[in-house]
Amino acid sequence: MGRGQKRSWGGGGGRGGGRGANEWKQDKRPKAQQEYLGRNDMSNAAFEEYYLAQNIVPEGEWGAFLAALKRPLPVTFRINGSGRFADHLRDRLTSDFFAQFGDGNLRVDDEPVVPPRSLPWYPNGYAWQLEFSRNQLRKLPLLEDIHKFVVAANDAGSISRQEAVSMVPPLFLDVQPHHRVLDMCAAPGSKTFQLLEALHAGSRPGQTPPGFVMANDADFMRCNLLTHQTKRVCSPCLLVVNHDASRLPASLLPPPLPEGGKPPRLEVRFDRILADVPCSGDGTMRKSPDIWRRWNLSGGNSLHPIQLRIALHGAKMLEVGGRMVYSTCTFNPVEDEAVVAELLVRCKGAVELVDVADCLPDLRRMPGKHAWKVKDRYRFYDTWDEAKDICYKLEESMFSTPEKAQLPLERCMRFLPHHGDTGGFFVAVLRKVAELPHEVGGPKPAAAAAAAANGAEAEAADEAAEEAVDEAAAAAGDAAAAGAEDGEGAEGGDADAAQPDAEGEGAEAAGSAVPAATAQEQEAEATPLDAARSAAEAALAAAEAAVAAYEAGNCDGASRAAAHADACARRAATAAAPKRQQREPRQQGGQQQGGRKGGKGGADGAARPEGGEAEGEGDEEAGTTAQLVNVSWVRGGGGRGRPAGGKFAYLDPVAPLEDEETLSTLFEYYGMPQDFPLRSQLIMRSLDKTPKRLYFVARSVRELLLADSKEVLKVTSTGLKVFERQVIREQVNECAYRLAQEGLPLVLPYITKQRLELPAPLLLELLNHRNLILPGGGEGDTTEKGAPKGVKPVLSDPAVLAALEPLKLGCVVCELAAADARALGFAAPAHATASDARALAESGAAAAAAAAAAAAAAPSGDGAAEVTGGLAANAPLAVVAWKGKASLAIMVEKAECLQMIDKLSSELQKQKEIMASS
Ligand SMILES: C[S@@+](CC[C@H](N)C(=O)[O-])C[C@H]1O[C@@H](n2cnc3c(N)ncnc32)[C@H](O)[C@@H]1O
Repeated sequence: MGRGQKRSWGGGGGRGGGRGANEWKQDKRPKAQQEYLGRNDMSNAAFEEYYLAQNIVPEGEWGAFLAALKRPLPVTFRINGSGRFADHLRDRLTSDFFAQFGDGNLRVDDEPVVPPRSLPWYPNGYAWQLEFSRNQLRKLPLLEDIHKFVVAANDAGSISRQEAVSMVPPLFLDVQPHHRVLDMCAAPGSKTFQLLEALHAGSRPGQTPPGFVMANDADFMRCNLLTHQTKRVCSPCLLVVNHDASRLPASLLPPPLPEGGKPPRLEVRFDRILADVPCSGDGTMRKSPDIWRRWNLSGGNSLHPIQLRIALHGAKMLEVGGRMVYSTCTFNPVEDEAVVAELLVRCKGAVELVDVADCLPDLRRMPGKHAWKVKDRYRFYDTWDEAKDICYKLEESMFSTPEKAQLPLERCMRFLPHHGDTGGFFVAVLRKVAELPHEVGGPKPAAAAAAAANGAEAEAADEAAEEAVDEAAAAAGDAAAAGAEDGEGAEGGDADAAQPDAEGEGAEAAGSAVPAATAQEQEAEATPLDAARSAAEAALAAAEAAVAAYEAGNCDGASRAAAHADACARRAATAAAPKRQQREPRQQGGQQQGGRKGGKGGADGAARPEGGEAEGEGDEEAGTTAQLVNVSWVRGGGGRGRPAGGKFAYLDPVAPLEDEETLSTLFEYYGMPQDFPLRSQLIMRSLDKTPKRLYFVARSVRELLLADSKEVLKVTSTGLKVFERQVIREQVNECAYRLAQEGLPLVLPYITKQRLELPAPLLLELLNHRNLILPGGGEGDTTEKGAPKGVKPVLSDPAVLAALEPLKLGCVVCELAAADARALGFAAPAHATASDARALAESGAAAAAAAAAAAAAAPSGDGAAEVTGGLAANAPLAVVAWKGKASLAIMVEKAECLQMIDKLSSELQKQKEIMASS
C-alpha cells in the first residue's frame, strides 16, 4: 500500500490521551480537520538525527525502519477471551472468511490484497492483523462482509481493536487467578481488559477468582472510559481508582479493632504490577502521523522524572517475589532503559530484570541498550559530568554510567516497526527479590524503627500526623462537598489531584510542604469556597508531609508539618462551615451522616434530597426527595444535596445493600440459597432506599474497601451489575429488581426459580424477534403508544407454555434446554452446589493467600498466561427476559443477541448437515 493511501477502519488516538482503544468506526472529524491532521511530509530531521545517534536500529536496517514508520499501521484486533463465543468467532473468521484469500492471489485494481494474518505469538490464535485499503474494501464484497462481521463483533464487545505491540505487556506479567494485580496507568483500559481475562482464566460460572485488579489512572474522565471499556469482562474483581500513580496510597488504616485497640497499618502490596507509563509516544507515529510534524526532544526528557517516580513507587508496592512490567510506546532510551537502569541501581539488587528470552519466541524483539546519549536543544551528552553545569533541564538519572552498563539491560525488549509490521514499543520485565532499601520506600532499618517506636517524641508526632490527616480529610470533604453543591462538578473539588507534587519524602518533604501550603493559603481569599478548598488542600499536603517525615524518622519535621496541617485544617473547616450550615436545614432530621471524625458509616436513616449520579443512578428521582438508607459503611457520596461523607464526598457513594426487605425479596423471588453471599457482597452506588442498580463485588475487593477506613483510595467504580430496578406500569411484579445480562453468568447457577428452558429453535426465534406473544396476548395489536406491534410469533409450544405458566410476572431467565445444549456443544444449564457458594463467599484475601501458597509450592511457569477466561466464557446460553401478561420479551442488547443468533444458528445448521449425511 502506497503512501497517502488510507487503511480501512482508520482513526485511533495518541498515547496518554485521545480516543478510546476499542474503537472501530470511521474517522468522524470534520473533513477539513482530517485533511489538516493528515497533511504531513513524514520527515523530521531532528527525529532522525536523535535515533541514528541512539543506535537502536540494527546496521543496514535504517531505511526499512523509516519506511515502516511512514506506512499506515495495519488494523489489529483481539478476540476477547472472556467472551462467550471466542473460539466460535475465531473459527468463523478463519473458515468462512479468511480461507477465501487462498494463496494471496486476490487483486483489486491490479494491486494484491494482503491476506489477514494471525499474530503468531498471541495465545489461541485470538489476535489478527488486517491490511486492506478503503478502495479495496469498497470494491471487494468479501472484504465488505469481513468488515460487517468484525464491526458487529466489536459492537457486541466480543473483539477489541488494539495495537499488536500493546497486547504484549500483559502477556509477560503471567497473571494467575489468585494474584493481586495493579495497573498503574490504566486508561483507556485495553491492557486492564487483558489482565482481567487472565485473572478469570478458567473461572466457572458462579465462581470468582480470589485475586483482583486495581486499575488506576490520574485522569478522572479516563477512569470512566476505562470502566466502560472493561465492562465486557463482566468482572466483580475490578476496582478503578484515580490517583497520580507515583503517589498511590501504599498503606491503609483498617477500622479500630473490636476490643478498641488501634490496628496496624495494612501495607497495600501487589503480586503483579503493570506500569504502562505516560510517554512521548513516538512509537505510535504510524497511527498518528502528525507526530512527524510535532516531534521534539523535550517530550521524552520532561517525562523521564515522572516515569521514574511511577516505576519506583511500583517497585515499592510490589510484593517480594512479585513481577512488574514497565512499558512505553516510545523508542527513546531516556524514557526506556534509563528509567529501568536507574530503578535497578536505586533498588540495590532488590529488583532485577527477568530474562524472558524463551517466552513468546515468535515475537521478534531487539535487546535493550547498555549505553545511550542524552540530548538537549543544542547537543548530545554521553555523561552527566559533561551536562551538569550546562543544562539545568537534564537530570543525572537520565544518563548511562559504567555501573548501569554492567546491568543486564539486554533483557529489556524494544519492538521495531519493520520487524513485525507494528508500532514501536518497549517492555522490561522486573522481579522483586528482596525488600527495597529504605531510601526508596523500603521498610525502616530495624534499629531506626526500634528507636522511633521507643521515642515519646515519635509517638507524639505519629498521633499529631494521624489527627492532621483526619482533620484534613474531613475538611477537604467539606470543601469538596461545598464545591459540588455549588455545581462545580466532580473535579472541582478534587483535593487529591490538586495537591502539590511533594517530591522527596522525609526531611525534604516536611520542609517543602510548608512553604507550598503557605503560598496556597495566600491565594485562598477569593471566595469562602476557594478559601475552604485551598486550605483543605494545604492541610492535606502538610499532613502527608508529616507522615512522610515521621516515617523517615524526622520527628521534628513531622511535628512542624503536623502543626501546620492542623492549622490549615481548622481554617478549612471554618471556611466550609457556612456552606454546611446552609445545607443542613434542607435535610430532614438535620443530622450529618458519619460526622467530621466519626467515620463515614452509621447513617441515621433520615430522608434526604436526592441528587444526580454519574451513571444516571439518581436521574429518575431528580428533583424529588428520595429515602436514604441505613448502612454499616459508605465511601464517598457527600455532595449534590447529600450529607458530607469524607475526602471524596463528591464521588458516587459505594455502600453495601443491607436492606433486609429488598434482600429477602431477591432471595425469595429468584430462589437463591441463603449461603449465596448477596448479603455481604452486594453494593449500591447510591444511598437511596430503592437504588437503580445493584452490583456484586468480589470478596477481595470488599476486604480492601473495608480496610481503608480513612478512605484514602479514591474509588471511581467497582462491582459487576447483577440487578437493575424495573417497574412496569400497570403490572404488579413481586420483585422490583430484574437480573442484568452482564451479571447473569455469576448468579444463574444459584437461581432455582423463574427459569425457563427453551428448545433451540424456540430460543432462536425469541432471539430473532426479541418478543414472543403469549396465547391471548393480542397478536398484531398496537403498542401502548398506538403503533402497530408488528408481526411477532406466538409462543405455542405446549411444554414450554406449561413450564412458563407457574412463573411469576416479571423477570425470568430463558435458557437453552439441557438436552439441546448437550447435543449442540453448549454448556448445560448450571446449578451451583453449596460448596460453590462457600467458595464464592470465601474467595477473599485469605483464600488468595492459600491459593498463592499452593501456587508457590507448585513449579512456577515463566511462560505467558493463557488469556481465555471470564465469567461469560464458559456460561450456558441464557438470556434475561420479562414475562408480561401478553408477551415474553428478552432484555439483552441487540448486538449481543446477534452473536448468540450467529452461534446458535451455525450449530443448528451443522447438526442438520450431520443428520442429512447419516
Ligand atoms: C499510555 S496511556 C496507558 C494506556 C493503557 N495502559 C492501555 O493499555 O489502555 C498512559 C495513561 O497514563 C495516564 N497518566 C498520566 N500521568 C499519570 C500519572 N502521574 N499517574 C497515573 N496515570 C497517569 C494517562 O491519563 C493515560 O491514560
